Amino acid sequence: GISLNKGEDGGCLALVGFLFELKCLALFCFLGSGVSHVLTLALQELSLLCKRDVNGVGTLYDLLRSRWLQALLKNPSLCFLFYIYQVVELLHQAPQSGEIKELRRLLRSPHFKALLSAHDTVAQKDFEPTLPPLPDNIPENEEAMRIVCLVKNNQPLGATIKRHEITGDITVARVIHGGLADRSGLLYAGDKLVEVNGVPVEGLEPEQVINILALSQGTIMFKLIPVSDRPVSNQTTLYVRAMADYWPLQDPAIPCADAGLPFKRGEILQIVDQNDALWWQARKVSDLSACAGLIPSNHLLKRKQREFWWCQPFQPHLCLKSSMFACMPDVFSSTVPLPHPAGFRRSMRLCRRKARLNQQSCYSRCPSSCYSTLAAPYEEVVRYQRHPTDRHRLIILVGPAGVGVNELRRRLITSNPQEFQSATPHTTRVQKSYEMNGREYHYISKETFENMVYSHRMLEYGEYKGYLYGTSIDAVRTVLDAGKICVIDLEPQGIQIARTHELKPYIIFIKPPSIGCMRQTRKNARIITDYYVNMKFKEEDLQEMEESAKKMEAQFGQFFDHVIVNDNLQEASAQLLSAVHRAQDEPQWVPAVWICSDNQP
Ligand SMILES: Nc1ncnc2c1ncn2[C@@H]1O[C@H](COP(=O)(O)OP(=O)(O)OP(=O)(O)O)[C@@H](O)[C@H]1O
Repeated sequence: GISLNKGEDGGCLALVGFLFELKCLALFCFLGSGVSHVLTLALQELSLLCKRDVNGVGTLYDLLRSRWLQALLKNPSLCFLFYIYQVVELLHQAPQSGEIKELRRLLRSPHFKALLSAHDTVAQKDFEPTLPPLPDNIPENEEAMRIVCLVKNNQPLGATIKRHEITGDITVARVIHGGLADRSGLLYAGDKLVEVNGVPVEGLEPEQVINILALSQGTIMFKLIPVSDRPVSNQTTLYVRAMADYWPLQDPAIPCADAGLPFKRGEILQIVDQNDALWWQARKVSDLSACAGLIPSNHLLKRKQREFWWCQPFQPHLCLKSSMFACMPDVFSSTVPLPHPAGFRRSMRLCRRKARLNQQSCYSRCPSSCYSTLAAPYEEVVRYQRHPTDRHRLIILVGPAGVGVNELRRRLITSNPQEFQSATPHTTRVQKSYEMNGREYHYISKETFENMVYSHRMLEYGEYKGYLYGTSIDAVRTVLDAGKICVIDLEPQGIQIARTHELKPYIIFIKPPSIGCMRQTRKNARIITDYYVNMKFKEEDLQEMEESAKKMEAQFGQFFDHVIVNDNLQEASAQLLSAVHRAQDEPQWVPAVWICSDNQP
């Protein structure tokens, strides 16, 4: 704002103070219409002061309203110089108070002079480099040249170049979004380079041009012929979830490895440019201020994955353990049942574990999930926040055997059974005397169970001791329809089946801490088996858990919305609770097809 110095030493000092402040404001808006705005403000303030009859203000008011001064004020450069001149004049005449001395010191200081000089330079449009005058008779067919001067400032140029196969011309191949060249607005894909730092590029290889660029310090000067039909960018920004890892430094095909954007499966990318069929430009949503980088296009990444996949030795799917179940006695059937809520029964858990070991069953159950990333290396995602009146999102916990998935799930549910519930599994085994249909299990015939499997109503299922066990979509739906948050644990192969518009699952990976940490924390932990009750974790169990977690992350990490390291049980439980609430109440990235399409899966 503008204030008027109404000091004891009269109107002169008031005038000086006012002019100084006005000048400072004018300085900040000297390049635009801001000056006249400043003047209007000054006049308003002065008219108020005139009414209050402040000494000398009337004169200043007349001065500022005069036509000649207003004309000057419309020219920022002149206006500024005029003020300085006025201030200096007035300072000579003014009584030498402390404030006047302070003002003179300010005006004489080097940084203030530099500021004035910068202002004058800009106002006179005195830019570097000074171009030679245009020759008088330019032939009509002469191509227009542009000279572009960029200050490098230790940043990469943010553009790639290529050599035209037929003409041999060196052209700008692409300009990276947010990079130096892009921010300058002076270089475009397709511009033909004629000279770089005064060196003609005709006949040079792109690598030689890059060398010139790399060696240049400070500024780089391009002489170029601008591209005639500059592509109009009508692209909309797209957000995708990476379904594969990508390391540009290990990709010999990338046009410029330094311009590549490395990413890991599961990361959300903002795609800003898809002009090139092979190389897109993207940023990570975790760092949107960074300049974009090159990523393989959908088509190209798919091709790369296919090539990579074919050249890999065959690896069995999630091969964790050799099976020990088929001939084991059913210790569960002879033990007294524990008062666990539904979904925690030992037979069901052992059945799941058996299914995990049975590669055959995985392939037959979810052929699409195993190699689905080959089909879609990027999954389009949108930001989704559940409406408070919508059903809750399904919470799925995934983790290697023994990591504590059930312990965490049980703690969550018992912490508030009104809010959280598990889905009651189905089984074909006979109901026991102490069991209740729908509490421990839904007891159904083998025929009904198989029908549910064929009609894709099972999220996962398996066989254990001749009986079928499984978690159905209907059982999950029942919990969600009751207004509760359904929390289930699932083998990762079942994730793809659960990822639907209806269930909108939020997937949490429970990760083991380091083996050293597990040795400390798992001293009293008991592994669940069907051959020993209360068996302690052995060293091999811990190693196997770590191995299994790595494999799960490598194969299914792209689907994990959140990862919790189960180190300290209390802390992991607290993290789980807050993650579950965040999933329900805060915006999250979800597949676009869950939200946008009418044909939602
Ligand atoms: N952070 C922890 N610290 C100490 N003990 C833990 C921790 N988390 C889990 N445990 C213990 O480890 C044992 C195995 O946990 P839990 O039964 O939950 O494993 P799980 O992941 O569900 O395995 P499975 O898939 O085989 O059922 C239990 O005794 C449990 O109390």
